[in-house]
Amino acid sequence: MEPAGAEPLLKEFAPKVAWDPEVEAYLRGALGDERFERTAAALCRPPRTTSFRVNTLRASPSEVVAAVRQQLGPEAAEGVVSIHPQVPCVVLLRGSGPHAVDYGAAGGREVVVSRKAAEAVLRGAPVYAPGVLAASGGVGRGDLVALAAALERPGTDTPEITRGTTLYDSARAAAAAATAAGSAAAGGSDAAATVAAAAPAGRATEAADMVSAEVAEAEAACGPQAGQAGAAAAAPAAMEEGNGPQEEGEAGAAAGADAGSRDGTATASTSAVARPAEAGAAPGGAETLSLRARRRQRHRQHQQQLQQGGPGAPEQLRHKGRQQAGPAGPAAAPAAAIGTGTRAAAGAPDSSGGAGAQQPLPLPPGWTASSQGPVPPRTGLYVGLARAVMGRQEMFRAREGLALELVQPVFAVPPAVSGLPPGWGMLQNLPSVVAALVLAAPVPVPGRVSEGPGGQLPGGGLRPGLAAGMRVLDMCAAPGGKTTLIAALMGDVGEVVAFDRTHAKVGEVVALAREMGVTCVTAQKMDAGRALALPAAAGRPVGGGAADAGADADAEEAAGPERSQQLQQQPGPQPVSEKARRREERRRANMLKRGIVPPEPAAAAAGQPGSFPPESFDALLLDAPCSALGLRPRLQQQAGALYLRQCAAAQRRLVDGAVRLLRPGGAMVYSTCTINPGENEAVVRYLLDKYGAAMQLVAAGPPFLGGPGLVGRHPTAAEPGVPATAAAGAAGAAAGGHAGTGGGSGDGADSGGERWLTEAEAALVQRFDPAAGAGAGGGDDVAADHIGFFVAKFVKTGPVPWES
Ligand SMILES: C[S@@+](CC[C@H](N)C(=O)[O-])C[C@H]1O[C@@H](n2cnc3c(N)ncnc32)[C@H](O)[C@@H]1O
Repeated sequence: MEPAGAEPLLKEFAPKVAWDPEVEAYLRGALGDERFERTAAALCRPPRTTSFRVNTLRASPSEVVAAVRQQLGPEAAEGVVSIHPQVPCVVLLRGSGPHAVDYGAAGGREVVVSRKAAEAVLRGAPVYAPGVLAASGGVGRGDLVALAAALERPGTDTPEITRGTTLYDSARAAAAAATAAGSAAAGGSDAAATVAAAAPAGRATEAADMVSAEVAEAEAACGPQAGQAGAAAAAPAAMEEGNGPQEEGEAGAAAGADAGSRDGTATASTSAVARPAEAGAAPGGAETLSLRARRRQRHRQHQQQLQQGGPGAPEQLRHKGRQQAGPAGPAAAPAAAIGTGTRAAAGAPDSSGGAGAQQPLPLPPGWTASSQGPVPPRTGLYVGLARAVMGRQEMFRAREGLALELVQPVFAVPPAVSGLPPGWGMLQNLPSVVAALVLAAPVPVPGRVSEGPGGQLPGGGLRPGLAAGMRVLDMCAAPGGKTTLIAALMGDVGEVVAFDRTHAKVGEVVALAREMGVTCVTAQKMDAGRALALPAAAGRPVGGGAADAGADADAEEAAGPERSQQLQQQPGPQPVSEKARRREERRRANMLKRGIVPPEPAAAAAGQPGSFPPESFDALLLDAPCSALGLRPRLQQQAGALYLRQCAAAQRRLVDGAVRLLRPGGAMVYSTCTINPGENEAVVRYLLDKYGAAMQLVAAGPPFLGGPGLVGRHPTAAEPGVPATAAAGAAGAAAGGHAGTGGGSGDGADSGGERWLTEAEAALVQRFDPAAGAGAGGGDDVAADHIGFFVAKFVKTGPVPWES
């Protein structure tokens, strides 16, 4: 029966993600308030365009388009699949959103998933068992549930939700209310009828299924009274997976609720508790009970106390992290019977069976009638409507497997391209593809000056950034998306040396290279900051120990005291014991077995084993580890000011090595997936200020798909990479400081502060703005809906001295 006034409970997706206050003030100062707001809103959403980079060694873009069309069917593919007009090796798959979702269809049942799982859901993924944190007590296979992210308090994961937490089950509560309403519902009150209609068929049976043998044992020991039979059976079911006292409060609510559903519809559960009742209460029985059973018993005693209005009863319900439902007693009875929401405590039910239970039951404040029953007020961050593939208990017991599949997504992402033959390409965000293409774009021959985008000079003077036969370094390569694209752009001829810092990550590069069928990639475990081998006479490696005092300080700041000690102890050649030699041999053999090229022992003479002498590479990509503040969607921004400083310091250290590893005439691309100017424009400024005599900024394109960089300086930040204080940031914003549009000095003059680019320099780099095509509040150009990204390109015009 459709209750009167029921309508879909549509909810818009409009999360308010909290930032670290210092970081927010800094970014507001950098971008200006309006751009910051748009950027922050865009970062909560996934890009609506998915890009598939075609591996042109194996397939052509039109073959990929044809295969995807065939997979989708001509109608579904219409307007969804296309080749990127400026980046022909990319096939675009368009999605849509955000769409309003009818959470009312879930009838109050919900599942809370981890933040990461919620972000994956927004990108169209289903939820696997490990991502489930909490679920309503009665969720069974096939049920529709509202999916929420564990993020109800901005800035922190909701502390009271841990894996296995039982959420309040409004279906049960409604059922209880229906029973409590009893004759009142029959009396014709609309509200009472709404509540009474809400008891979903089959819930009680499901509850009975959840009553375990242990529960029966507990019942036997404590001998439930007739009126509590249902409650006694249901409470443990709700607590089964619970974790501590706070669940007891909820269990109480569920218990009261289930009593109703049982009375109304079930026989199985009644018989489940009948046996113990027959057994009667054994006074000493509690001694033999399990801890869990004793908790349940205590809980039921509390319930009884409450029902009898016993002293101190309300305290029993005041559990940590819960809100009180309001005063107990007859006036609060309806709200108490129905409950006040997922994370609200149960109020004291009016158990007198008297006045309260006889009154018609209005919906409590904030509740909504839906076609499936009353729904509690929702405060969570909801990310879609899903169908449970597993029952509640299985979700928590299973270590793997599909737990929930999306029924109504907030964002419709294009279907997976999983049906394509292996090696035809990979999902890779467009700015990443652009970064590798930019490296390949022609660069001016050293000695000549580039003039504006394109770097074209009258009469030519250009040479390719990448070409077959070159030796190229990808300094931070895993999982290898750009490495394999670079290899393909070189026609798989030459050598692409790919560093990453763990064996596991190097393994990812090896695996991807295999899948893509490229053979010119040499993946190597290496701390890229220590990859530069110096002649023994030069002492410490430049890239690793940093070239000067400033960089040393940066490295120490980035790495902490332990690493700084290591830096000072950089060894020259060390005597090697027989045992160490054998261990090294085994390690190398193992690496070779896994397809990883071990560093050459001979090169270990100065610096890190496997390190390279200066000027070893014809081209170089530094896709730096960064704060990743451009990745989307992000439902929480955890980065703090110190972390941003550390990222920038580590990047400067990597730059110090990179400029030396590149040979004169070679091209270098520096890229990040962050919107933080401290890691983008400020790092470019650092490189130009320090190595400007040998490194020239050139146009980062074609293709040119991003916007210009930020000009001038941060209005308030005091030193490179250091965010402004909240107060200073607010002052800067109030003063209208918007360096991104020229609010700073724009001359790069050194009067302190975090300095960025000049107008001319800013025009050469590409800054991908996540708000550029994000819809709702930003632009609405689906094709321009990207992650935040930054690309700068340099050409080496002369040698960089060892000590500079
Ligand atoms: C932005 S990701 C690289 C993504 C990669 N370029 C791609 O397109 O697939 C940065 C990588 O740098 C690696 N990394 C971080 N610090 C490093 C270091 N000191 N040396 C080498 N790799 C490092 C991380 O492990 C991570 O895989």
